[in-house]
Amino acid sequence: MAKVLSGAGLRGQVAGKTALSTVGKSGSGLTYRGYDVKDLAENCQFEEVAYLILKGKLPNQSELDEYKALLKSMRGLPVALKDVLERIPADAHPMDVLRTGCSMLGNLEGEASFDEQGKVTDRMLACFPSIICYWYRFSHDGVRVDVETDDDSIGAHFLHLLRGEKPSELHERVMHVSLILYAEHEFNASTFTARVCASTLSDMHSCVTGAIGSLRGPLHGGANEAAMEMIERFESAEHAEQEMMGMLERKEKIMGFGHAIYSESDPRNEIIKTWSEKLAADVGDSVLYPVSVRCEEVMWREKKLFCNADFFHASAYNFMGIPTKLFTPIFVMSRLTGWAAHVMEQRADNRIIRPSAEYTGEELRPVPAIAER
Ligand SMILES: CC(=O)SCCNC(=O)CCNC(=O)[C@H](O)C(C)(C)COP(=O)(O)OP(=O)(O)OC[C@H]1O[C@@H](n2cnc3c(N)ncnc32)[C@H](O)[C@@H]1OP(=O)(O)O
Ligand SMILES: O=C([O-])CC(=O)C(=O)O
Repeated sequence: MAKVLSGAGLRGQVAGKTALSTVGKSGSGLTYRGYDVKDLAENCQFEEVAYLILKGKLPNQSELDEYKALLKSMRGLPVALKDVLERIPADAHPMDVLRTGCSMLGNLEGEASFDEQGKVTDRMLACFPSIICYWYRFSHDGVRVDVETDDDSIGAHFLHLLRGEKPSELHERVMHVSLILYAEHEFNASTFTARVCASTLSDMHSCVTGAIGSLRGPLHGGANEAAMEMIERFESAEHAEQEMMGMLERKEKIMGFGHAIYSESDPRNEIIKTWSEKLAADVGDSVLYPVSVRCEEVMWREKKLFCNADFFHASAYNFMGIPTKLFTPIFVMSRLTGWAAHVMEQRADNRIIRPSAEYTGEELRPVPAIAER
């Protein structure tokens, strides 16, 4: 059953066209340029999907090899950017670090004309993991990491920088899947932010910086961190059920559940849930995964609310030893592809986005003299 879409938050209103993805077309389901996300997550590496989203077709083997080599060659950070990152305190939120990092990159390597939109996007795709990990390792461990690794993929590059050693095959595969699942999602809040910015004919770094700010909030990308903070408080599935019932009674919002468009399920959930289960077995977990499953059962039983893409990402990332505050930055490393492709699409057929407001303020009135206010 399709969700009834109307009301506040521009829900249900068509705000533009896209050829990039469909979301919940038949009540559930997600496609990128006509391919089912499930098919992509089973059969592709993230770089293939980034290529698909940004360039319009799946690459053949030599195109993929060339694209990965290009991204690999762009991982380094300019000294001036490293200097800025070193000044950001350890207690900053990594999303703020990334927002600053993206903005600073725009100062150092700005997009001189729209002809450079592909090049600056590839550069961001290649160096966002470097920005996050350079700051994280410097501020937390006092180490200046060499960000120019020879890892085969963006996900492996990220995990390698974070931990100082190459990841296992299992972890690299999970990163591919996770980055594929997060890559693109039509007119969600952060993508719409990017498109509004693009519609003023602004530059790519400004569009992406704004989008990072929108993704940060707990009602959007920040939900994976908020979900982790919740589930780690629960000692067992029974404890989780008790606590969840209390939260529901108090009408608290439970992060990682519900969706603005999907009505019955988020197709990304069953995929990341399967990987979370595999990772739980890999680390011998007997708490966090059963807790997460119980949360899912309680929410469906009590409210008919289902897990969105963020919920089982929390346990999956945790099982890989990723610090909670880096969860949403990983989302950025991926969604950058969607944002940039939407910016390109907006530019190709642009009219400034400028809706109208229904006025609810005072009637026209004279300005009283200052002594009379
Ligand atoms: C990758 C992503 O960005 S996915 C989204 C990540 N965000 C979250 O997980 C945050 C938690 N979820 C939410 O806040 C919401 O479900 C959103 C923001 C995702 C969607 O918001 P909306 O489209 O306004 O939700 P919707 O219209 O379906 O809400 C229907 C009712 O369910 C309630 N509801 C929806 N989600 C939740 C939730 N997670 N916990 C408790 N109640 C909820 C709403 O409060 C609303 O109740 P009301 O009618 O009494 O006001
Ligand atoms: O589409 C939305 O509103 C939020 C979402 O799931 C995403 O951006 O991946």
